[in-house]
Amino acid sequence: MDLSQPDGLDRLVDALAGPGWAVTEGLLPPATVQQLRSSCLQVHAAGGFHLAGTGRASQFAVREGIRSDEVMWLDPATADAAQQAYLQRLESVRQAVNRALFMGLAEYECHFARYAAGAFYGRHLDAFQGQRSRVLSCVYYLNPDWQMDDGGALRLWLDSDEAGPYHDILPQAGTAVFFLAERFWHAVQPAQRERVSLTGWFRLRG
Ligand SMILES: O=C(O)CCC(=O)C(=O)O
Ligand SMILES: [Fe+2]
Repeated sequence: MDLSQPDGLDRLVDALAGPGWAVTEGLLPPATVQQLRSSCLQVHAAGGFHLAGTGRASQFAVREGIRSDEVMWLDPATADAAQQAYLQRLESVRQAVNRALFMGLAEYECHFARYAAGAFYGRHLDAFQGQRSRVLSCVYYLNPDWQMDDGGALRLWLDSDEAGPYHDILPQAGTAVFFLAERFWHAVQPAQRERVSLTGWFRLRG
C-alpha cells in the first residue's frame, strides 16, 4: 500500500476497517526519512534517550525481561522540520480515519525508539489493560538496506492465539505499520544490527 498515491489514505482506512492492520510505504519522501534517522541518531549520541518502561505513571516500571529498547518522546514544540513533516502526515491520517470510521482519535503521541543489536520487545498489546485510550498504533522504520538476515522483524499475530498465524514485517526505512492497539499482539525480534524507528499511538481524549 503506497501512501504517496492519491488514494493512499482511503486504502489505509479500508484496511483498518477490514483486517485492522496495514503495512504501508510512501508516508514521507525518502529524504525526510533520512533526516528523521539522522535526528534520531544525533539525539541518541547526545544522551537524549532513556531505557523504555511498561505501564504508565505509578505503574511505570523498567522490566528488562520484557523489553530492552531505549526511547525519546517527541515534543511537538521543539520538533525539527523532518519531525514536523512526520507529525503533519500523521495528523492527516488521524483526520482521514476519524472522517471515515468515526474512531474519535483525539491526539497522537510518539517516541523515537532504538534497539541496540540483540535488543527485543516480547509479545505484548499496546493498549494498557482496562484503558481504551490507545486505539491505533503506528510504527515507522528508519533503517536503510535492512536484510532478512539482519533479523529484527516485527511479528504481528493475526489473532490472539500465540500458536496461531502471524505476519513478520522487516523494519525497512520508509515502511510504516498501522494496527489496532487493543486487538493485535506483537513482538520485536532481536536484530543483528541497530534498529531505529518512530513509534506512536493515536489516543482518545482524556
Ligand atoms: O518497533 C516495532 O516494530 C514495534 C515496537 C512496539 O511494539 C512498541 O514500542 O510498543
Ligand atoms: Fe507494541
